[in-house]
Amino acid sequence: MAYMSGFGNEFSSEDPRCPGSLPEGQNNPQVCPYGLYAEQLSGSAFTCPRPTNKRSWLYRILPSVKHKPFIAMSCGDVTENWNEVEPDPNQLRWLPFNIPRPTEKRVDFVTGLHTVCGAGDAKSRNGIGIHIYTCNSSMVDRCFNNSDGDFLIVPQQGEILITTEFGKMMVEPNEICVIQQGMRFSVEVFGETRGYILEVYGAHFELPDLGPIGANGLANPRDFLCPVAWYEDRTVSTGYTVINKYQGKLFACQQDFSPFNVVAWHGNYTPYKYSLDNFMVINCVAFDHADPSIFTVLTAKSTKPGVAIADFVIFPPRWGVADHTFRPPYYHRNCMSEFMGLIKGHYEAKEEGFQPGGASLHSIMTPHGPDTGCFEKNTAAALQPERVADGTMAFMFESSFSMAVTKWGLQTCQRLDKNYYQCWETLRKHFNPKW
Ligand SMILES: O=C(O)Cc1cc(O)ccc1O
Ligand SMILES: [Fe+2]
Repeated sequence: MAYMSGFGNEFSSEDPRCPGSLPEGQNNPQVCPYGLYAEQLSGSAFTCPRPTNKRSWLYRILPSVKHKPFIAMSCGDVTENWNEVEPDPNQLRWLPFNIPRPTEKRVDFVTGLHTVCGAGDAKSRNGIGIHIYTCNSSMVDRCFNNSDGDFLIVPQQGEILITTEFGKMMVEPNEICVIQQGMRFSVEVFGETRGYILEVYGAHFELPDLGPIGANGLANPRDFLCPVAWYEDRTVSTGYTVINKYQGKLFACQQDFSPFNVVAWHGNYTPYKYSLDNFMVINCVAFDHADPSIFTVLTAKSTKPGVAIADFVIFPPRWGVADHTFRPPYYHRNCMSEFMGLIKGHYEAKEEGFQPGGASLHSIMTPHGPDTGCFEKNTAAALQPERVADGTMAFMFESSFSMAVTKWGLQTCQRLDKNYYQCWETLRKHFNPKW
């Protein structure tokens, strides 16, 4: 599969079957090459300053506007109703979310979306949603687009082949992809498939500023990959369904052609993917535990300086070398919400109980930190240089929003670990007044 590299570049791409399909020197020729329609996809207000101005021009066989009216459809477990259940400030942990067996029922990426928690409002363009997808079947003659915000997709089990208006991307566990607001896509799967989605309304993901780190490091721009133009000229007489998430609800419309009919495109508003293996880890080489913001891959900034709507943070394999230091995460109460997931392996603060495909939520000011086993082991450990988190990948969606958990998250999914609090119950006093 071919990709172009770079983060937010001004890309241009033509399907090689139609050389010269991208108009030269202008966006709107009176007649486009090959008789294509020109269509702009705006990802920012027309008037945004240049650094945040995002749009792409798509040259397509038929424009997106040719479709029957949108009709409300079942939302399944997708919601933007943050008042379904009473607030719950407890530490929450979920066992791995169940994936439907294909022998029981066929579930595709859209039917398999479940909202776990979130806050804010798609209408006022400020907020977040966290979803789990569990599915076993490919989307057939249907695509999805999110009018509410951007999806950062974290596959945990099973690669997903995403066809977009910009081309195709294969995304495996330990890679992530971002499908930005309004981009149509369809997901093919190859077995039982699970992953996490961070949705943000009203901001796009960007690379964090590096400050004193300098010009290089963390996620480097050239490791982001974006698809190349690919089209199909396919009439679907039985009907092609475009599903639109709009103001938190799902709507479907019919058209009689594939929306993946973009022969050429150019612009800086594209889907993209990134392999977490490429993250250049920075860590403490003297003493003390640096805050996890050093592991930020992408951030969706709020309008308050330094405060994110949501950060995507990873805990990658690295060396632990800090002297006279308790090396694992510290005990913590935070003015931000911390939702964590595990792609593979173990998380250093919780060797057991937090499993791949599961999750945890430590809400605003909810105390959390290493379990008893982790504390006891690491206060006694000889502080040799050691590999930390080899073969593992945990991540965190950290948000300034105070998130509500949905009815699905607290009840329907039936994966809540009621005993989570017990991992700290065995912490004992070590206080010695005669020290
Ligand atoms: O709660 C967690 O496990 C995430 C986390 C990790 C870390 O190294 C420091 C602070 C923090 O919140
Ligand atoms: Fe934390």
